[in-house]
Amino acid sequence: MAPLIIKVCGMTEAENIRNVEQLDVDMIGFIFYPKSPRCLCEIPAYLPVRAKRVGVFVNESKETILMYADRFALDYIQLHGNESPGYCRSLRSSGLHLIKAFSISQSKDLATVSDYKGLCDYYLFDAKTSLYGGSGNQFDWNLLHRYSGMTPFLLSGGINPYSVKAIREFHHPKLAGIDINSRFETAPGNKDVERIGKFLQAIRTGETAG
Ligand SMILES: O=C(O)c1ccccc1NCC(=O)[C@H](O)[C@H](O)COP(=O)(O)O
Repeated sequence: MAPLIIKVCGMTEAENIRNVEQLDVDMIGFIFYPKSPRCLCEIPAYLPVRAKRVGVFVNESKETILMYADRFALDYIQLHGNESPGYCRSLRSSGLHLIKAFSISQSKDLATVSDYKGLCDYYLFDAKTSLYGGSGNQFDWNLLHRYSGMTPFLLSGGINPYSVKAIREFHHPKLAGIDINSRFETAPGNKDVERIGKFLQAIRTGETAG
C-alpha cells in the first residue's frame, strides 16, 4: 500500500499541534469558519514547521482568504462550502494551492466534481452535513468508484480508530490520503495524540497495538 497523506484537521492549541506534528503527519488543518466549534480565534504560539498548513474556509471572501493565507503562511486553502469553479480559478490565479471539499451522500453529488478539473491540487470527499464539515459522519465510500477524474483526493468524514481495516481495504487509483478530525478529539479543537498515534501505526503497518 502506497503511503497515504495524513491530514489532521481542526487544531487550535500550540502544544497539541506540536505533539500531533511529531507523529509525522503531512498536513494540519486550521478552521477559519466562525460557526465551527473548532474555529481558530487567535494565532497559536506554535504553528507547524514541517507539516503543511491548511486553512479551511466556508464561502469566505477572497480578501479574507488572502489575509489569512499571508498571516498564517498557509500552504493550502481548503474550500469547504459552495465555492464555484470560477472562484477557485480566481484564488488559484493569486498563487494559492487549493483543496476543494465535496459533500457526498449519493452518487449524484459527484456530478459537479469535473467542473473543477485542473483547478485544485486535491479534492476532499466528505460526508454531507448541514454543518459543512466536522460532523463525525461517514458516507458510503463505494460511491467514489464512480469518480474517474485525474485530481487526487483525500478521504474524509467520520474516520475513527475503527476505520483502519476499511481504509486499508479501500482502493482507488486517485486516493492520495485521509483526513481525520472529530473522532480523535478530547474536546472540539483538541486532539487525542495517543489515539491518533495508535491509529497511524495501524494504518501504516497494518498492525494494531496491544
Ligand atoms: O471541522 C469543522 O468543524 C468544520 C466546520 C466547517 C467546515 C469544515 C470543517 N472541517 C473540515 C474538515 O476537513 C474535517 O476534517 C472533515 O469535515 C471531516 O470531519 P470529521 O467527520 O469530524 O472527521
